[in-house]
This record gives sequence, structure tokens and C-alpha cells, in this order.
Amino acid sequence: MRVVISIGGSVLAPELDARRVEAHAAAIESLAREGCELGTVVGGGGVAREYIDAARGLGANEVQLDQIGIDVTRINARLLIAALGAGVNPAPAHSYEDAGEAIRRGDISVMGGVVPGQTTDAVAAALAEYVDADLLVYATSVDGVYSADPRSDDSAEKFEELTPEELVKVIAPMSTDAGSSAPVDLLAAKLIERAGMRTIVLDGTEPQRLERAVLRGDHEGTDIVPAAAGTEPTYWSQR
Ligand SMILES: Nc1ncnc2c1ncn2[C@@H]1O[C@H](COP(=O)(O)OP(=O)(O)O)[C@@H](O)[C@H]1O
Ligand SMILES: O=c1ccn([C@@H]2O[C@H](COP(=O)(O)OP(=O)(O)O)[C@@H](O)[C@H]2O)c(=O)[nH]1
Repeated sequence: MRVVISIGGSVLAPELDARRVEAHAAAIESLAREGCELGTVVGGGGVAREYIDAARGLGANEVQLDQIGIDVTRINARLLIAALGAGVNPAPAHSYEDAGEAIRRGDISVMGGVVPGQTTDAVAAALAEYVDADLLVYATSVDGVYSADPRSDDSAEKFEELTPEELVKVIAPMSTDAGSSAPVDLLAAKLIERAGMRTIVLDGTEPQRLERAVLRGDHEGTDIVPAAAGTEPTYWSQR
């Protein structure tokens, strides 16, 4: 099974802790040992946001802010590469072709951001489409996709399952400014819709959850399941 995993910076490096990065690397290596072909995409997290906020205060424009964010995602990608050791591309891939090439030769590919105007959520979705992945997983700091931001709205409800079309409707109203927060960004949702990509959004703070979800389909997050051919999405099931 070919799997693309997006690891949020807030999950991999909420603060710099080698043991935490090691634990995430161990989960990824264990999936590789079970026979998964793996592409990983690492986010920038709070550190990227701090740099973006500081540079915004200095008058940088949104593209410059995105470029700063991309640099931070690549530093975090280098942390994961350091923890994975052999069998991984030695520097973060800067293109989908390079990431795909690493996967083709049997390595785990690691990359961060690519171009301004998106987040690593979209990078992961594009990589998943490019390598024709069987599954895309977002290991993030929230335990699924909600009807509203659960951190600021107590009435927010978690979706157990959404179609890609429904995901796009939930994500569309959210901000696209550099450093803004959403479980996946709008471009990612659109790419998931276009590819009909089987996707899971889950709480990735405990790396074992990722292993369980990929190997056994056992998770508490949100399943994004394309509607079977010929059927229309009819309802939003909520947990
Ligand atoms: N509708 C929503 N459902 C889930 N999370 C949401 C929603 N709207 C906003 N969020 C916020 O999106 C964030 C997603 O995590 P983020 O901090 O961006 O992590 P990552 O480092 O994984 O990209 C969370 O902080 C969560 O509060
Ligand atoms: O391909 C990419 C990846 C990231 N970013 C920038 O880098 C920041 C950090 O990336 P991350 O995916 O961690 O974003 P988050 O999920 O924290 O919003 C984003 O907010 C964008 O500003 C970008 O412009 N292009």
C-alpha cells in the first residue's frame, strides 16, 4: 500500500524535542517495515507562525511570508530526515518528481513546502495524487474535521465521515492567509475531491495512532470517503 502522510509541524515539533521526533520516525519506520511505500510531508507549526508574524510586523508581503513558512517546513523536514537515518532522501525533496523518485527506489520520501499560496496540506494532497497513493493521512493537532473551530466554538461537532465534496464545503469559508489554521487547506480539499482520494484526518500527537489507522483502519478521526460511483452524497454523518 502506498501512503502519503502529512505531519503537522504542531505535531512533530510543538517545541524542539528529539524524543518526540524519534517517536514519529519510529512509527513511520514501522509502517515501512509492514510494507508501506511512504511519502511524508512535514509542516512548519508554531515556529513558522512566529516567523510569519514577526515578518508581517516588518511589512513583508504574503508571498514573502509564505517563503519564510516554506523554509521552516524544510527545517522540520530535516529533523525528521535526521531521525529516520538510512532509507530516506537525504535532503527535503523540493518537487513531487524528486519525492516520487525517492519512493520508486524504495526510500521513504520527506519534503516540506513547495510554492507560496498554500500549506503543506496541499503539498501532501498533490503528492498523493502524483504518486497515485492508496491513502492520504493528515496527522494534525486536532482530532478530526469539525463543523467549526473546536478551539473557539464549544458547539463545534466532529464529522466521522465526509465525502470530498462535503470537505470542500466545510473548508471553503476558512482563511487562506499565511500561517492561518485549518484541519486541511482549501487547495488540499479540492485536490482530494479531484483525485477522489481516500483520506483520514486524525490527531497525530500520539504516533501510534498513525500506525493503527494505516495498518488497521482503526482511528477516531474523520474519514474522507469518495462517494461510490453513481451515488450522490446525501447526508453529513456526525459524531
Ligand atoms: N472546522 C475545523 N475543524 C477542525 N479544526 C479546525 C477547524 N477550524 C479551525 N481548526 C483549527 O485547525 C488547526 C489545525 O491544526 P494546525 O495547528 O494548523 O496543525 P498542523 O500543524 O497540523 O497544520 C487546529 O488548531 C484547529 O483548532
Ligand atoms: O507549499 C507550501 C507550504 C507552506 N507554505 C507556507 O508555510 C506556512 C507553514 O506551513 P504549514 O503547512 O505548516 O501551514 P499550517 O498548517 O501551519 O497553516 C504556511 O502557512 C504557508 O504560509 C507555503 O506557502 N507553501
